[in-house]
Amino acid sequence: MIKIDYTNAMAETIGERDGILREELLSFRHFVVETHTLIQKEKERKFYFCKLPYQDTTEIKEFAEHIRENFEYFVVIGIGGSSLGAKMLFESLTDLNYNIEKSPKFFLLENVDPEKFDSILRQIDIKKTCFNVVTKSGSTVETIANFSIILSMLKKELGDRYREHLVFTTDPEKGFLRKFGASEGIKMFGIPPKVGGRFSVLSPVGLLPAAVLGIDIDQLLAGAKKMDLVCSIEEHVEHNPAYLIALIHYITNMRRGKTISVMMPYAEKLASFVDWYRQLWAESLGKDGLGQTPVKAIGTVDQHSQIQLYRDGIRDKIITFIQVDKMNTDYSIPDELPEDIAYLTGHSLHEILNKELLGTKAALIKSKVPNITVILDEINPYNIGMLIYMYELATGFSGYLYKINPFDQPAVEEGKNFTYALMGRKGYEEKLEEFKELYREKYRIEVQ
Ligand SMILES: O=P(O)(O)OC[C@H]1O[C@](O)(CO)[C@@H](O)[C@@H]1O
Repeated sequence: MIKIDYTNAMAETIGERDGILREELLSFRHFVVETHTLIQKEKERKFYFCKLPYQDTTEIKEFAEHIRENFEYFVVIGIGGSSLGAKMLFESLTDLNYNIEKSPKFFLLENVDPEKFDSILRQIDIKKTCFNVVTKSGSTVETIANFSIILSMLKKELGDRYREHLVFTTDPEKGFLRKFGASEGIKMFGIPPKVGGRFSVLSPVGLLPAAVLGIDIDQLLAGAKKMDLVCSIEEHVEHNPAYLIALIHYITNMRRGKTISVMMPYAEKLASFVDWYRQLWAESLGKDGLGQTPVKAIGTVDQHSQIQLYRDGIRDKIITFIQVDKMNTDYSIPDELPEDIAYLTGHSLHEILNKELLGTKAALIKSKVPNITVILDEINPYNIGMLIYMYELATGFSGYLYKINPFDQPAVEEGKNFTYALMGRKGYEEKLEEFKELYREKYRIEVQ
C-alpha cells in the first residue's frame, strides 16, 4: 500500500507564496485529460516502459537460478541507468547484512576508480564469480573498461571456460557488447530499444540481478502493474498518484521558485532509491534551461546537517519524505533510565524515527516549506514496484508539462567526446584541438 500526503504542499497549509492552491491544481484538468490520452497512445512508443510490468519472467528466473546454484559471487558491471536500478533493488529489498549472511555475494562495478575496483576484486574469487555486464549502448567507457580487465583475468584463470562466467544485458541488436557476445557465444538478455536506461530497471537490467538476489520479481512487477492500472484509468489529478506528483513539483518549481526537489526517506534501505530517482529526474527534465535539481537526504541523519538550510536558508526547495510504517525489526528503549532521559522510556527506535519525521514536517510547515510524504506500509517488492512505476510515469508526464523530451539525454555526449579525444580515439582529432583551445589551467592556488 502506498499513500501520498500532499497537505503540506498546499497554500491552505503553508500560504500562497510557497504552497499550491487547490483550484490551481484543478486548473490543469483539461491538460491532464489530453495528456493522459496521448500517453495511452505512446505506450507502444515513447512510453514503452509502461509495458515492462507485463513481461514474462520465466527465462530471467531460470537463468538467475543457474547463477545462484553455480556461483558464490555476482558482480554487475554497469553505470547510470544500467546500475542504479539494480543497486536500488539490492539495498531496498534484501537484508542490510545480505553480503555478510547470504550468497551469491553482490557487488557493483560502476566507476573507473582503481581503488574501488581493487577493493571489489579482493572481496571475490573470480573463479567463483558470475559477471553481468549491463550497457544499453554496448560501449560506455567505464563499463567496457572494467569489463575488458575482468575479461582478461577470466581468460587467464579459466581459459575457454571464461564464457560461463559472463552474462550480458544490452541492446537486442546493436552495439559492441551484442556483437562480442554473439561471436563468443555468451548468454545475453535484451533491453527493449524503446526503453531508455533510466527507465529500464523493470527490464532484465534490474530484474536479473534482483532474481539472483532472491527478490520476488513477480511481486515487483505486480506492484508496477497495479500502479499502471490505477494511473491508466484515473485521469483526475487528485486520484492519479503519478500525475499528482508531477504537477505538485511542476507548479512549485515554475510558479513558486522551488527549483530543488529534495527526496528524504526515513529508512536507510531507501538511500539508493534516491540515487535512482536523482538520475531519472535530472537526466529526464534537465533540458532547455528547465528542470528541477534532485537532492538526496536521509532521515533522521540529515536533520542534523541540512534542516537548518531547508528551514531558514534560500526558499528554493520542495521536500519529498518517504515514511515506512512497519519495519522488519525494532528495538525498545529500556526502562529505569536516569531522570534526564527518562522521557525515552518505553519508546522504540522506529517510533522515534517517525516521530522525528512528524516533528520535522511541523517545523517545515512553520517555515512555509512545501513538503509531501510518500507513505509505504512496509518495504516489499510490491510497494517498490509501485513506487518505481509511479516515478517513471510522473517523469514522463512532466515532459509534457515542461514541453521537453524526457526520454533523451543529448547533453551527456560532449563530455564523452572530449574524453574519447583525450584518450586518442580515432576520429576525435578535431575534438582534441577544440579541447586544447577551450581548456586552461590559468587560475590556480597550490599548497604544498
Ligand atoms: O547503459 P549504457 O548505454 O551503458 O549507459 C549508461 C548511462 O549513461 C548515460 O547514457 C549517460 O551518460 C545514461 O543515460 C545511461 O543510463
